[in-house]
Amino acid sequence: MVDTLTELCSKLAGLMFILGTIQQLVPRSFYKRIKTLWHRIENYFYPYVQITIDEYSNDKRNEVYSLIKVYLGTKSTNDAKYLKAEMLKKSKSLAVSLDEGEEVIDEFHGVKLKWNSYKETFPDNSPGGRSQLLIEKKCYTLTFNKKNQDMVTGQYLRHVMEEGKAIEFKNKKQKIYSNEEGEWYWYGKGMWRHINFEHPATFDTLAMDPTKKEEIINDLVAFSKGKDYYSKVGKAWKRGYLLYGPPGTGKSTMIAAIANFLNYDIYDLELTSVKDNSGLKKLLMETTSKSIIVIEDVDCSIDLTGKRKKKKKKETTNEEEEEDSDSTTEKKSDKNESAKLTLSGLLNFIDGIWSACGQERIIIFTTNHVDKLDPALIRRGRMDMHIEMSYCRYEAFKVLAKNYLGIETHPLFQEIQRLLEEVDVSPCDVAENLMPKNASGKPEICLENLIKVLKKAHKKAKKKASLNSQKNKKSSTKLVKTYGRFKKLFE
Ligand SMILES: Nc1ncnc2c1ncn2[C@@H]1O[C@H](COP(=O)(O)OP(=O)(O)OP(=O)(O)O)[C@@H](O)[C@H]1O
Repeated sequence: MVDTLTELCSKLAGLMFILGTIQQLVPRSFYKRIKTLWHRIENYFYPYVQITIDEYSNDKRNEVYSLIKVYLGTKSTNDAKYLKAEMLKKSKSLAVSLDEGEEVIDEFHGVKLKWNSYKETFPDNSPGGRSQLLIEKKCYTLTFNKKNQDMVTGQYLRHVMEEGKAIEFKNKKQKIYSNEEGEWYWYGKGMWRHINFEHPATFDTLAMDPTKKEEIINDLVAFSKGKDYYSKVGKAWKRGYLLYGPPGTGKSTMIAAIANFLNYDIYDLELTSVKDNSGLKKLLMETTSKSIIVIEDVDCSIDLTGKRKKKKKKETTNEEEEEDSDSTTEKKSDKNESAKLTLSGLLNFIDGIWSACGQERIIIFTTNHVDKLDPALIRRGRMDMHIEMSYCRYEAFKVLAKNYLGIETHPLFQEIQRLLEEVDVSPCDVAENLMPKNASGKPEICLENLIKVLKKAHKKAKKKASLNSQKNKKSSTKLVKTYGRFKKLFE
């Protein structure tokens, strides 16, 4: 084998020498003709084209190379025998790729394409380089029939890039960003700091009415696949969700489930840390696509209603006067508030600049007091879907029982169902009582505990209701008596 290779090499060297000599001896025009003829013969016997993609281009890592590596990682498992596995910093699962010297045959629209992975090492002969140092150069080559060149350089390579990006996105580690300052364990530069997001909540573990849950999932799927639709109707590719309900009903858990479902990053926006409207704009510009911007407890974060309330007061006093003065007041107050965060700044954050920077973004507001929010902030179009997170009813309880106790049915379920219809308890409180308190962790014990708690809450609620009705009775008798006295006075 070695002998044959040596012989082949010496023959090739001889041929090169002959070609070199011919080039020097024969006239240039004649040499060109020979060359063209040679290419024709070559094309006839070897009608293939090869594209090389280097790992580095202009001293920078070539993104195309990285995407091909990811793409071939999924193709290679069937054909190639030698693969490499590595744990990448940004990836949540093991990345498998072709080892050097391996070959993979891919097929696209019935066309066969051959991928090869190469690695070359050579001494560093660059100016200032140290020749004893070996430089590694990696590349992929794609070989295909010349007749398919247009399809390959157009459709096929685009397909490889898109697939590569999709796989990379699926495997990427999610992050949660915060704009709060002074926490040393967060990473990153700029206005946002981040850590890895590893919340286990999913729609399967989220306890809520199944029909409502399905509606939300369908809405998210339609949104994430809506690129063409949004561009067709000329709308920015974004969607707003308002989550409202009492404490402990799962608003934060829902955000985590949405992020995990779409594999989006989360930007947890703390409005109290934002100085003014321009600060808010800068924060928005530093967010990336495929992300969720969350403003939790939006009613408590900042007083965004004051200005509008003032306006409403005026409206009732003098409508005409109000028309003129309103615009001047607004201008004045805008001037005064230019250094502050205002409602109009927040509305701009949601609507104005959305269409200008980034795509595929979700904004979520949460609140325990939906009635406290300015209607402009949550009108449809800004907050497209209003989701009520309510107290725990039987369907939600069944999800929690499955999550926490691993059971789907039990004789005690019936009593729990009856009690949950009469008592308002949050899923958080139910979950707390379903957590096994000792090592034995028997479901009966947890369910019995829950029944006790529900009965206690029921009793308390009943007592409160009867006290309230007594109070109401007293005040209405008082009212009747006062009315009687007044009536007598005027008779
Ligand atoms: N609907 C739910 N499904 C599953 N678990 C829930 C649900 N609601 C609450 N929990 C449990 O209760 C805990 C608290 O819930 P969560 O923080 O999501 O409530 P919240 O509505 O955001 O509360 P708050 O309004 O006080 O911020 C969660 O860690 C979770 O374990």
